[in-house]
Amino acid sequence: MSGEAFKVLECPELGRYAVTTKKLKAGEELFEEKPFAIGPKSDSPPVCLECCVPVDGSAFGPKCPQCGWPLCEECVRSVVYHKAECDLFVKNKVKFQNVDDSTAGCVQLDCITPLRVLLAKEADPERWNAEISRMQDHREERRGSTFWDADQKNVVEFLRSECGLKDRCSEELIQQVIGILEVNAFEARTSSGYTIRGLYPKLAIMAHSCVPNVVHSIHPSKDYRLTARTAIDVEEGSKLYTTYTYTLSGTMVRQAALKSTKYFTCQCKRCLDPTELGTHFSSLKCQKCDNGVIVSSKPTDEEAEWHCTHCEYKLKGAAMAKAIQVMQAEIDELAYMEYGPERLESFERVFKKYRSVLHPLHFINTSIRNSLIELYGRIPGYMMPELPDILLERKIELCKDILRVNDVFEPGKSRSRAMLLYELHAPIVVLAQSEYAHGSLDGEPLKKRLQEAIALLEESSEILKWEDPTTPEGILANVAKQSMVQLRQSMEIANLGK
Ligand SMILES: C[S@@+](CC[C@H](N)C(=O)[O-])C[C@H]1O[C@@H](n2cnc3c(N)ncnc32)[C@H](O)[C@@H]1O
Repeated sequence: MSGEAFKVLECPELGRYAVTTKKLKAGEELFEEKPFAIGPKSDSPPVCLECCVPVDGSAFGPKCPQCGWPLCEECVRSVVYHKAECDLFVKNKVKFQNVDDSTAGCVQLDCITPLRVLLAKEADPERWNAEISRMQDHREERRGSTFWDADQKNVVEFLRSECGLKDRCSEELIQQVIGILEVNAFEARTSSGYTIRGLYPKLAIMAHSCVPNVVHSIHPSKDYRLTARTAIDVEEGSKLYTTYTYTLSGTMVRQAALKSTKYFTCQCKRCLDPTELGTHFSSLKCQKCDNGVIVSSKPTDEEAEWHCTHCEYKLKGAAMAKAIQVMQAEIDELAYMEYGPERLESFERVFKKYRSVLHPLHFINTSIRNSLIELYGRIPGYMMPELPDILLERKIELCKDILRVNDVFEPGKSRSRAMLLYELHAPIVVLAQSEYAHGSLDGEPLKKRLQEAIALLEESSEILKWEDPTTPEGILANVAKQSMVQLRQSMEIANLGK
């Protein structure tokens, strides 16, 4: 398979991968594709099998009138994604077992997405043969693991015996499909923001890098079609990289995720560099000397020693992992707090607490910053118009600090950059308005500030215009555009030009 802008090559280290056939500009469309199948992620709590909204999985929860599996009231009227499995469940009288705890993972749903892939294989054997059957499934690494055994019981045996697929699907085929999904599926979000997984065979050919040069958007309103684009300018003959992990996590965390679910050790330039490309995203401040930072001696090896760049201080890999785990657990706790002032103040407190321990751009600090910018301007007592100048400056600083690392790890036209630019424009405008009202900002400096905000909105909406208009990001694209028009009008009224 090849597209115009790239061709597919193969090597022992990466398997298949994509290389550009010409020089590409940032934002160029690489391809569009429809998913082979979409469905709930594994270990999903009870969700509607059509729109994937979480539902009550107890006897009182909404059910499909045909098969009795979870289906929300909205979706009862018409189903598309749930249709094929519904027919199978009805034919074989496969009942959903009600659950008491609707927040916990519901193993019965683990069979849904593999089943959809198996049924899509039967419905479209040509696409299966051309695009899916060759996908890496790492069956040999998975075989015999606890996950393999659980899948064998909850999915393979369930589909073959209860759902009557014994003559249609071998055990090996079902395990292949489970592996294909684990290694290749991408997270997608429904219009209402719930995460699901989708199998996109072209996107899945791209190798992984912790600094990707490809971005993609998934369109729930267009049957979850996906569009892939270059994030930055790419030279002819370059590998195209997407990312399989969360880029704003540290090397230790990314490596562990890649090893456990994708079965490889990432050797990208970021993973090999103890400073993570100069950001010190995983570094701690040395407590034994004034100037040193503690970095790993070999970031791709979780057991490798960490050392101070300035003094003799050393720390075992396991001790560093433990320290990070403790701090991370404290942050994770805060995420359960109600969305309000106490939550904001707690994040600020923890941020201060670890100031002397973590490097300023450490990923834990970055994740706290992300939580804080979400709160400043959006909760009672901290709404945008009531923020004092000092807190407006705080939000500006937080956004700029996240942008510093985001631009290194997700360079170019990334969705995360667009969202951050949008977040940044608001405190800049409100601070300018406040200073104007106090008489400390006027004329050319005021114009410059407003032009800065307009430029942020312009870039943000240019990137977000690729998003589905029904998603939060797509909606924000329009909001950013409207804010830009309003700002320009205000500048004209105030005789500040455009
Ligand atoms: C989504 S698939 C990519 C396509 C795959 N190479 C193929 O031939 O079907 C993910 C798998 O590709 C390989 N892979 C992708 N990126 C890699 C990288 N940066 N380093 C090593 N292996 C990689 C790993 O085996 C991984 O489990």
